[in-house]
Amino acid sequence: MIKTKDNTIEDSLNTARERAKTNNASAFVSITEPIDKVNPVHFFQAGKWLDKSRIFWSVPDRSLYYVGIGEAVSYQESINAYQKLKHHWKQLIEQAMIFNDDSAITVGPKMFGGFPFDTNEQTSDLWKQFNGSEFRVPTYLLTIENGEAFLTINLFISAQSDVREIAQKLQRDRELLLSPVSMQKRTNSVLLSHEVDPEAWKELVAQTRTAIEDGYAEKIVIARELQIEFETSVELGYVLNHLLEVQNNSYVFLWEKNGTSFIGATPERLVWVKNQQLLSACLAGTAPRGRTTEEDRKIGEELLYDDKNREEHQYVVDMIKGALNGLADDVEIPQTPVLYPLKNLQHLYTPVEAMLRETITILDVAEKLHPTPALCGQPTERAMSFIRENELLERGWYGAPIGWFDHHFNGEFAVAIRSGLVKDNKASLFAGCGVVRGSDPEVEYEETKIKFQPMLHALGGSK
Ligand SMILES: C=C(O[C@H]1C=CC=C(C(=O)O)[C@@H]1O)C(=O)O
Ligand SMILES: [Mg+2]
Repeated sequence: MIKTKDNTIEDSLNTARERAKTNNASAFVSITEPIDKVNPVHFFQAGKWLDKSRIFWSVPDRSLYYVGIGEAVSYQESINAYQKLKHHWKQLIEQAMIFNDDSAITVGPKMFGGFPFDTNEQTSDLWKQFNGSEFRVPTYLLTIENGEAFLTINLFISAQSDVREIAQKLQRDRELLLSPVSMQKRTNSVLLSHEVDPEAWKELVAQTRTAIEDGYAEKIVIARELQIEFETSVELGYVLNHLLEVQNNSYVFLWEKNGTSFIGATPERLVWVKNQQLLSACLAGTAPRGRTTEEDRKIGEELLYDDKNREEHQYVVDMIKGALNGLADDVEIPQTPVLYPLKNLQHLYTPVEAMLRETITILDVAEKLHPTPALCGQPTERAMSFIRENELLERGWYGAPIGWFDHHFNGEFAVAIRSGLVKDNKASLFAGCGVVRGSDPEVEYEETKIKFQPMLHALGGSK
């Protein structure tokens, strides 16, 4: 990996072309410059005019935004994706030429992508754009971190590249992406909203509970789908703005590919890594928010001491603790959960901290942690095959790791829940819940109903 400082994009590209000539191979180039602060959703909207696939990422406290346009590198894999991806990225990074302004020293090329919930799932039409694991290094990446903005341009340069022409094209795209965008403040108007067979779903929950009570497993998460049709194509910028504004304490993400977008506002962190310091979270167990402060406090208090929800939660804590064994030291997990409040509901939450061992990367951890019993069950294998055989929907990327990592394998993955797949004027939303001994299908049904709310509101559905 070479890090240099050069004056202009063209200078940097020329340096890269010389390298490509010497090595007789294309050079992977990443150039970062500080820029004036821009609105991330405007940048996302402007990206539409470049006719490229886009990604959007923001963290729960909104101290970080990434907006990516285009694909300088795209990587797809169906089996053993975590390890192959790690290997592939190491090779690419070893050869990379990273041009950073001093103030942008931590910025550089990043891979953004996701894994499927179940690599063995047979997907049909619905998930065809997100089939298997898919990662990309955006051609243009906007970073806004603690109020400072940077633009990173990633591309390959070969010995034959016309550097002047490429530099001019990059400059034109750059101007377009950074110019002000006027955004209509309009809602998407819902024509039709269809819950996929709620009665069959409740029966499945009852059947799952019976299987659990018969000793097949301790916990199994069962999800369902809500289909929506709109009057016109969904305005994605509007959806992002709504989620960013309303869904505090949640990651906001959007992955676009060939006109299909996977969007969500998830509260659930799978793993965050910086300089081998690791954060993870156990999030399971749910109750609604109260209408008054007093009611809210009472519901929260009941949730904290509710046996059924505590049981759902504890399986996640135990699994994550076990999975980190051998990967990390100094694992710290509090004995009891606290409340994690969201706009429409509240969860039981236990934070996890640890130090990763030297050779372990964020991808090794994501592979080991996914799927936690917050999305699958306990024991994992049994729950997974039960879901594969019985669930009435295709999960695709729902409930799976989604996020990014950089050239030092620092990065973050969230669990893609409170999410939906949007294409033109249609959307499919997904929500699940943890079934344990004594689960009541009606109560679980109501729980999934509130879990649809964040995306339903953002898409312009019920208030
Ligand atoms: C499976 C989902 O939520 C999980 C995360 C938090 C709480 C959960 C619960 O209480 O059942 C679920 O395990 C979903 O939102 O689709
Ligand atoms: Mg639950």
